[in-house]
Amino acid sequence: MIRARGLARTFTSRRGAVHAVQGVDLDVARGEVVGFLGPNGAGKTTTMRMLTTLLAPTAGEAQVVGCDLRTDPVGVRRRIGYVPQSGSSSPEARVGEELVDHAALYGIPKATGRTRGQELFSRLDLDGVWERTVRTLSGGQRRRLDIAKGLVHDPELVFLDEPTTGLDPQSRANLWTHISGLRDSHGTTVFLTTHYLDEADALCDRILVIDHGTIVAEGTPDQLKQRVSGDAVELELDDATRTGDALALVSALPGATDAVVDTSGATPRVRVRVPSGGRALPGLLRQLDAAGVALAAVDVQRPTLDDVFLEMTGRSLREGGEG
Ligand SMILES: Nc1ncnc2c1ncn2[C@@H]1O[C@H](COP(=O)(O)OP(=O)(O)OP(=O)(O)O)[C@@H](O)[C@H]1O
Repeated sequence: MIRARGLARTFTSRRGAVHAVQGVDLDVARGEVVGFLGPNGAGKTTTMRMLTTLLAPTAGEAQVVGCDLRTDPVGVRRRIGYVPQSGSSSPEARVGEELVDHAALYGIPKATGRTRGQELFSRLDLDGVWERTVRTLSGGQRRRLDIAKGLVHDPELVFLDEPTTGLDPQSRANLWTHISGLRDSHGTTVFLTTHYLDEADALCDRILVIDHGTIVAEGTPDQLKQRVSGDAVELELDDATRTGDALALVSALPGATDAVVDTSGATPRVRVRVPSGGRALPGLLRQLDAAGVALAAVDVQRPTLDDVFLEMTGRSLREGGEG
């Protein structure tokens, strides 16, 4: 659905050149939900604005839904939906009219716009707001209206720029359900930018991490987490005299690193990092049992996307963003 090669954009201002995006390659397949993650100023919006034809690239090329960005921008625009960061609905407009007028921009007749709008409203849990003014909608409802506008011409690919910024946790979770539903029930491909790691983790099949205008990491949320340092496995032992035996066994696990004994708490603990806690654990438990090392508890902790981000970019996404 998207194939970009060497996409770049440099802005020239009085203070000099800003290399906002510096040669981005990316591929998005049909039906994927792809998250574009990065701190403030990383180049997310600039990339999205290029892919949606709103900004001309200084270098590089891209095909979006089969149309070339440079030679057929109108073809691209017809086939995509774009939901910008700050919604585009005017506060005094009637909700239903806003949608029908937006559909008209795509040449959709009023009657069809109304039917399609009402279908979308029921899919997005907006029943009953058709006659209201935009101003009276909650933040979450307004965001869903923006999304309905982005979908009214039935695009195969929709771009969402920070879809949940500014929403309360419940509205965010609710919107995630709707975004996943787009793909699950309609096969819509979704490309979204976000500051929120939990959002990318919950929603995206694949994540691209951008920093200083270049893509610094790419993969499924699980793959990215595995690239960091593996899972942390912690064994809590019944008997402090057996920590040496437990340490020897965990140290011998394939790919084991950072094996340590911690006797600072009430119960002795042995910790280790392994590529996959789930895979290592069954064999380890058998070996501990065979060696007669009794356990009080076992804990496996997976790294978070924030750990990934820190490792890739040297800074926490939370510091860089608002989320
Ligand atoms: N029109 C412009 N003129 C000059 N510099 C710009 C312009 N638009 C963006 N930039 C700069 O390009 C860089 C990338 O900006 P961009 O908005 O793409 O980042 P972003 O990752 O979307 O950030 P945010 O999360 O804050 O939206 C920033 O340094 C920004 O200041």
